[in-house]
Amino acid sequence: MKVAVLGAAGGIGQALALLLKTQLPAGSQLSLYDIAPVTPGVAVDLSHIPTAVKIEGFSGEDATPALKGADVVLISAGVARKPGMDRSDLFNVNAGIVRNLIQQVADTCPKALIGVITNPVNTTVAIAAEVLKKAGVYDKNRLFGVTTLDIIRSNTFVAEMKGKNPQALNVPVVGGHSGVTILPLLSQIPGVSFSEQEVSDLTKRIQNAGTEVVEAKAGGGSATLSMGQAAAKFGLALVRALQGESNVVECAYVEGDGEHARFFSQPLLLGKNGVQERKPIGTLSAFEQNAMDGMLDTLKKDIQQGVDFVK
Ligand SMILES: NC(=O)C1=CN([C@@H]2O[C@H](COP(=O)(O)OP(=O)(O)OC[C@H]3O[C@@H](n4cnc5c(N)ncnc54)[C@H](O)[C@@H]3O)[C@@H](O)[C@H]2O)C=CC1
Ligand SMILES: O=C([O-])CC(=O)C(=O)O
Repeated sequence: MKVAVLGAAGGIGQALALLLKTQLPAGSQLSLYDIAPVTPGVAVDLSHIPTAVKIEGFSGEDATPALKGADVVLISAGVARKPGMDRSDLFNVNAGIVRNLIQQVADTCPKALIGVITNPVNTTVAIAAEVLKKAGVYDKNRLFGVTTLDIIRSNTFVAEMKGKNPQALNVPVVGGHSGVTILPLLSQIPGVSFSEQEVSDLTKRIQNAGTEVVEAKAGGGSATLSMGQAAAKFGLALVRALQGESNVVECAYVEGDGEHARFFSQPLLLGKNGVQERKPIGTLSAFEQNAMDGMLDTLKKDIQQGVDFVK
């Protein structure tokens, strides 16, 4: 298995690379790419960790050497938020970065499973899909927006509130990855129940958790370490599925049947070709249905912005 990380010298990229170096199966290859000149050095640094994962690093304008033969590509290249910004404020810079990198993926490793971390995810995934389509290599089962951070945050916050073991929880989070489009399905956690006030408070905290970190870092960026953990969890799940493990299920933002929006995050059964099955999101509570109805216009606009950008 070869995993490529694009944006590997950044806050997320370095944390992700560290976790992959220590957790990828023996015999894997890890390839780091970033425009930052330090990237080959990051790879040398990580290469001293004694695991059977071969690592190489590339910098400059050309991602091709890192992408050659990649089975999984994780993209965290781009700028992060500062206080007062929305994720959509990142569009102007990050849209072009994602378009350019996805074009290189289309040229070099069109069959790879692609995880897009770069914000605004609701829009950058649509950009990626349109670029791949133009190149004639789009497969909707192989392109994912990485929303895992919303799930691990939900697990953490629910565990804190209810005195549970966070490792034993797996809260489904559906929709998109910003503000009201993030919808945790708190009614679907076995053995845990909430008051109406708790559901409202917890939902808001999960939707606002990115901003909680942005404000706490006070101009120093957004979530990097928790996102590194989330991206590693998702990337390793893709690798396990590619290697034939069964019952690998993760939520991610993918193109589906369009029931709610063209792209929508939902639980997915992963397999050797990416999405094997889109799992139903189940019965929503009245609160969740209301939140769903309230988010879809925003989500659809975010998606359209990405489609228009590539046109
Ligand atoms: N999906 C999610 O849940 C989350 C997404 N993010 C997003 O991830 C992105 C990265 O965040 P951080 O790592 O904190 O930012 P960072 O600024 O620490 O790192 C970004 C890296 O991208 C590199 N880069 C910029 N343009 C590039 C290009 N054209 N090709 C290759 N590399 C390029 C930079 O040199 C830098 O090393 C941001 O857009 C952020 O909003 C952040 C947290 C959660
Ligand atoms: O909030 C941000 O800008 C970064 C992000 O997506 C998150 O932490 O969920």
